[in-house]
Amino acid sequence: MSSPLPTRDQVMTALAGVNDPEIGRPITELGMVKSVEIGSDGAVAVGVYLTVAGCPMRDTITSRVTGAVAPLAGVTGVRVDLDVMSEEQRKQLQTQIRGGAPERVIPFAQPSSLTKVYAIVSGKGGVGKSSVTVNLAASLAAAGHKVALIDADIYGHSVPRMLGVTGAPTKVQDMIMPPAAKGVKVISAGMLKPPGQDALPIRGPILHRLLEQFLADFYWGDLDYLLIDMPPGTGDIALSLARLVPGAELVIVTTPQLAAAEVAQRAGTLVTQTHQRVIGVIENMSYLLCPHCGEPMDVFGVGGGEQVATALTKLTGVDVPLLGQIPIDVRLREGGDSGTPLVLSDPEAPASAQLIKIAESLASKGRGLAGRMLSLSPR
Ligand SMILES: Nc1ncnc2c1ncn2[C@@H]1O[C@H](COP(=O)(O)OP(=O)(O)OP(=O)(O)O)[C@@H](O)[C@H]1O
Repeated sequence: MSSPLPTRDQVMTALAGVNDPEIGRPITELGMVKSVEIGSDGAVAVGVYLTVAGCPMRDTITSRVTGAVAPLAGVTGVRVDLDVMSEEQRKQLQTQIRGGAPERVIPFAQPSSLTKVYAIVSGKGGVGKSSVTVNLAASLAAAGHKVALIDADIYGHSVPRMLGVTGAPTKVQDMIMPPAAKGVKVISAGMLKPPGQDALPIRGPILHRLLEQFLADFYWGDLDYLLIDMPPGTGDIALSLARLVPGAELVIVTTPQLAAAEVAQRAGTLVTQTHQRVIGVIENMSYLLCPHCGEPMDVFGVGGGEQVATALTKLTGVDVPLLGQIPIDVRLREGGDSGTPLVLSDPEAPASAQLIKIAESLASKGRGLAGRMLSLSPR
């Protein structure tokens, strides 16, 4: 009496014992089993995907599959039909081999990351976004936090000069180490441009890749805070950042006279799209202390920061505070030009006092997962 036909489960169990000769893992786990057909006469046909056409291991795989299935009760013969994986299947396999990690791992985007990521944005250029960012980073580092600053303001990239960075990125085996100054690790598009070339001819998709490279390919170590100096305006790069680091929170820099409603509207529309959180508004160039009498003078109008904060609170339904108002101080510009942020050279200056207060309020949001918004990718 002949044995009953083998079941599909029995065949799959037998195939689970067949390792890919190169990868050393079962072909069933690697998505290499395309099909199993069991004929009424006990003949079994196994379809197998090879990773590449003309795979040198094709004979080994064929004989291993045959050797595993043939001894099963009821099997009268084994035929192995070879096929080749599609590009998509190969990518999936690569991801699986890397333990499920996507091709480029951005440490700050991992659910377990304890690093607070703040993107510093502004409605338009020249409001002092880079100066503010550099002083906040220096202040956080001076307070003992582990801080890095990514200068994603591709068109301005003034951060290295403002922080007095003299070093360049260095390569250690597969990792690129960012240079550091004033206790802040820094990378900037300015460090990557060819010598003698001023502006980088960069467009949206390249900008996205550059930001991804900064985030994924550099070795940042265990950071408390990562500040990102964003290009002015709330354009594509802000959407890119939201995709790459969904948990990044926004800090808006504005001046008192800016069309507050417009700034708020644009930022509000952005965060509604990206599900990000605006952590607060900073008003820069708020007033000038009269060099004679010490009275504050409203050079650029008044109330812009407060208006943006109030409008954003309404638009987003979440409290968006005005974090501080930084006066105009010539030394703040001079500090930027000489590479020593004002918060370090004169922490007592009124502008420094505001910047340090703002840095403290950013730090008070704390490191870690508590209170973290569960951001959704806008993909
Ligand atoms: N509070 C301030 N007091 C005096 N000067 C300031 C102040 N804030 C910024 N500045 C100066 O204003 C100029 C523009 O500042 P900064 O480059 O930081 O602006 P930005 O918003 O980053 O501009 P962009 O995005 O176009 O690069 C610089 O010369 C800077 O030194």
